[in-house]
This record gives sequence, structure tokens and C-alpha cells, in this order.
Amino acid sequence: MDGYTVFAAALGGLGLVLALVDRVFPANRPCDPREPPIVPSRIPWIGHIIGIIRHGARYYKMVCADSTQPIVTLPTLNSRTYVVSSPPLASLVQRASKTLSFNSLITEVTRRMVGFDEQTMAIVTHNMNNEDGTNTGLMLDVHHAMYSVLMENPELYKMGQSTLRESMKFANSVKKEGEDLDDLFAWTQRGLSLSAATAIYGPQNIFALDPTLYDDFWTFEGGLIGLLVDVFPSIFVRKANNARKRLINALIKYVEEGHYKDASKLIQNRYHAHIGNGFTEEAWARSELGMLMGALVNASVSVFWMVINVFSRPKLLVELRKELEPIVDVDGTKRTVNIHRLRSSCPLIIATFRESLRIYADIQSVRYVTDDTLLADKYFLRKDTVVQIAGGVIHADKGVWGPDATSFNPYHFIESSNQAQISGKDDSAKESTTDRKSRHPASFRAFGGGATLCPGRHFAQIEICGFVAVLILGFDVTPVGSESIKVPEKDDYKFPIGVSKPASPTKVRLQRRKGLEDVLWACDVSA
Ligand code: HEM
Repeated sequence: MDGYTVFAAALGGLGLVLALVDRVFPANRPCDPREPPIVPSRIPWIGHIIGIIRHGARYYKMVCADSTQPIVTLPTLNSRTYVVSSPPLASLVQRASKTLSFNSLITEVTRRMVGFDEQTMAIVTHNMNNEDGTNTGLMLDVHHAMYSVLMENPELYKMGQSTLRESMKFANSVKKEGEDLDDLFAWTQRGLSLSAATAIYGPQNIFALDPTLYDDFWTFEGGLIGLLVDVFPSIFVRKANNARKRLINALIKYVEEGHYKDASKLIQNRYHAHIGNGFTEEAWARSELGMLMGALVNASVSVFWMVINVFSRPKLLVELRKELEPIVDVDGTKRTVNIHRLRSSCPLIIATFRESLRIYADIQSVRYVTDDTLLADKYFLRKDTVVQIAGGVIHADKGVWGPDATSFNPYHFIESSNQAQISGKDDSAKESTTDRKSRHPASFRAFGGGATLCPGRHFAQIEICGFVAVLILGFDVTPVGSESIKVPEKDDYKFPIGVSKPASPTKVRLQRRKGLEDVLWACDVSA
């Protein structure tokens, strides 16, 4: 699987986008009786497409709510999309990667997103599903190049150290007298995404060379669906289209001037894998726009949800401080959080990280059916259709997570034996939860699963938990203009393309904790 298309991996509703535009699906054929039960739409052919445009990520919950089936069929135009809402079946979809292909969809999405020419597309699609059995080709090479850095190893820790060094500069720059923030989301998003950009792309990354590209990046991301639909983008999604042009030009300049030589091993590996397979430097520069999206967007949105959910729950905050204090080394005014100890001996912060993703990452895993497939010896999936695992539906399933499935409760991710040791559960955690041990491993969908399970998950955990740990230990976040911090609604009325953003801004006061005003915060990721 190709890493440069990573962002699009999280594109929920992708099948519906492609059906909406001009993907050439075969003419309609009669239903096979073994196909999953059909959920009819009020408006034939386009009803489900209208539904997803109108209701966004919520639409999948709406269509699955009335069904007791683990998989259903949504007829769309002249094709259909199958929607899976049960963990055991999700796991079977992941395993059937020979005929349920991620690459077949993603290559088309990437072409639209970054504007690859025909020659580049020929390299991308060559042996993309390992058709000739030789395990060669761009997709596989890039996959290996990325996984070798992003799995648990010294290169990952080096990159983690570098991103936390940057985000610590950001945290340490908070004024001693405190700061009023108009929007906590904008603050955390900037802190995390620019830190990761420097860690991954080096000190001469495009945002460092031209800070105006930061706004371009989010304008482009916000208009992505319109760009993928690709109907007169210069008219209908003008701002996003112009932002994309500026980003691509900057990436081309970044490559031409050789700044990638000062980047992380991840980017060095990607360079060699692409150029080695015949990419021009310009084509590689374009592909990095997809990588930037994958590496920055979901992580820098998720961090906000973790911060706001912790600071709006006083008891949870106290428990987390108690858990984290023993892993801080004090040296004069310098305090250093040990990230390896955080990961190995602080279950509550790791559980809070995962719970933030469970609640806010309504991510769809999307696969193209390259050949007729019988799932679980029962459900027939027709060639040239799309199957999606509805992450948001599974994450909200009471049968999987317990009666408080839709509430934020980190104890969903803590073994019941550990729960006894961690006292002071928040009110939100009082209801019983299902036993974690008996939960199906495919129930947590935020990082996808199977062959394309997100390789950036360890990096994301390090950069997010490290940054949030320092905020918890060293800062107070208090409400401005209200008595308590309100967690905003997630904006899941939008087309689901990753972790949901907040629907409204959150004004807060950010202040160093009493007695810790002069502390210089750091994180240590060395093994
Ligand atoms: C909270 C943050 C993140 C979330 C929620 C997330 C989520 C995902 C999801 C859902 C997929 C697709 C899985 C599938 O469809 O089967 C994916 C793939 C991928 N992610 Fe992440 N991701 C995050 C952070 C990152 C970061 C920080 C990086 C890189 C540094 C990264 C690199 C990748 C890559 C390379 C793939 C493609 C895998 C492949 O092609 O085999 N991700 N991610």
C-alpha cells in the first residue's frame, strides 16, 4: 500500500464521491440473492448520495440504525456500496485484501488530489495490487520505506524527539501572565501541525520558508471534497484550488532546492522509493502533498479533543496529573517528561488518547471490490463495487462499548482489574462498560486495520500524548465567558474525511500553573 496516498485512506464516503462523479462503474446488474440486504432510499439512485452530502458522517449511523444486519447494501446510481458495521465482519474485509483493494480507489483519488500526469499514473498503478506476485512496484516499495521508519525503532523515536522539541518551544512560549485564546482548537492545531512538519520535512519545510502556506494548507484541506469531484475546480472551489497550486509550487521548490536532504529518514526513504521507481522530482513533490495531509491533519485535529475533554473534567485532570508526576525528571527549572515511561506505565493517558479517537474519529475504511467475493461464506460482494467499514457506527455501538458508548469515558480502554487501581473516576465513567478483554480487536477503527493499518499511529501517540502531558502537568486551561469549559459539538455534518473538527470555537485562558511559572518543559523520547 502506498504511503503517499495516506490522507485519502481516511476518506469516508469515498465510494459515494466516486459514484457521484465519473468513476466508470459497470452497468447495473440484477442483485444476487446473497448480496447484503438493501437499504432503499426515498429517491431512487441518488438518495444515498444526497443523504451523505446532507448529513455527512451521521448518515452511516442513520442507515445502520434500523438494521440488525452486520452489512447492508446502499444502491447508488448504477452501482452499490456495501456498508459493514460489525467488528468481526470488518476483520474479514481487512483480511480479504486480495480482492478488496484499497489501492484501486486511492490511486484515482490521488490523481485528482495532486494532479499526476499519465506517465506518473502508469508508475503508480503498475503492479499496485501485486498482480504479478513479484512484490515489486512503487506502492510496495513506498510501503516498506515508510514502515521501516514508523514502526517501534530508533528512527521513530528520533522523529518523535524532534516533533516534541518543536511543540515544547510552542508550549514554553506561553506568557508568564497567561494568554486568552479565542479558539483553543486553532492554537493546538497550529502547535502540533507545524511541529510535525518540521520534524518530518526538516527545518526548511514549506511552512518555515513561507508561513502564509499554513493558511493555504487548511484552505486546501477544507475544499478537498470539491477538488476531488473535479468539476471546474477553478470556478467552484477557487480558493482551495489556488491554495493547492501554491502548496504544490512550494513543494516543487523544496525538492529542487534539495531541502529534503535535511528532512527525516521517513522523507529520505520516500524520495529514494519514488525516484527509484521512475518518478520525476516534480512528481515526487506533488505526491508529498498527500503525505503532508496524512501526517498533519488527523493528528493535529485529535489533539484538541484530548485537551478539551481532559480540561473540562476536573476529576480526570487530577487523576492524570497524579499518574504523570512520577515520570517527570526535575533539574533546576527544567522538567522533562519521559515518553517511554509515559507509554509503558501511564494507562490512563493512553486510554484518554484512544477514547478521544473513538469519539471523534468517525473514519470509514474504504475498499474497491476487484473481484466477486464471498464474505463469511455468506455475503456476496459484487466485482467493481465499493465496501466500507463504518468506523463511526462501530465506535457508537452499545453492544461493543457498553451502555455509555456515546459518552467520553477513557475507562473503555482500561482493563477492569486496572480500573480498581485508578481511583476517582469522573461522573462520566460511572456506568458499567463492556469488558475490554472480550471486545473484538477490530472494534477500534481510528487507525483502520489489516494491511493498511496506519503506520503513523506510534508517531501520533508520541507527539499527541507528549504535548498533552506537558499541558496537563504545567498549565491550567480555564473558561472565558462561562463558568465551565464546554466541549463543543463535533462537526460531523460534513462529508467524513477523517477526524471531525469542532463545530464552534472554544475561548479559554491558558496559564502556567501556580508555582510552575518559570519551568522550562521538555520531553525525552530516547530509548
Ligand atoms: C491521530 C492521527 C491519525 C489517524 C486517526 C490516522 C488514521 C489513518 C487511517 C484510518 C488510515 C487508513 C487505514 C485503512 O483504511 O485501512 C491511515 C493510513 C496511513 N497513515 Fe495514518 N492516521 C493518523 C496519523 C498518521 C501520522 C502522524 C502519519 C505519518 C507520520 C500517518 C501515516 C499513515 C500512512 C503512511 C498510512 C497509509 C498506510 C498504507 O498505505 O499502508 N498517519 N491512517
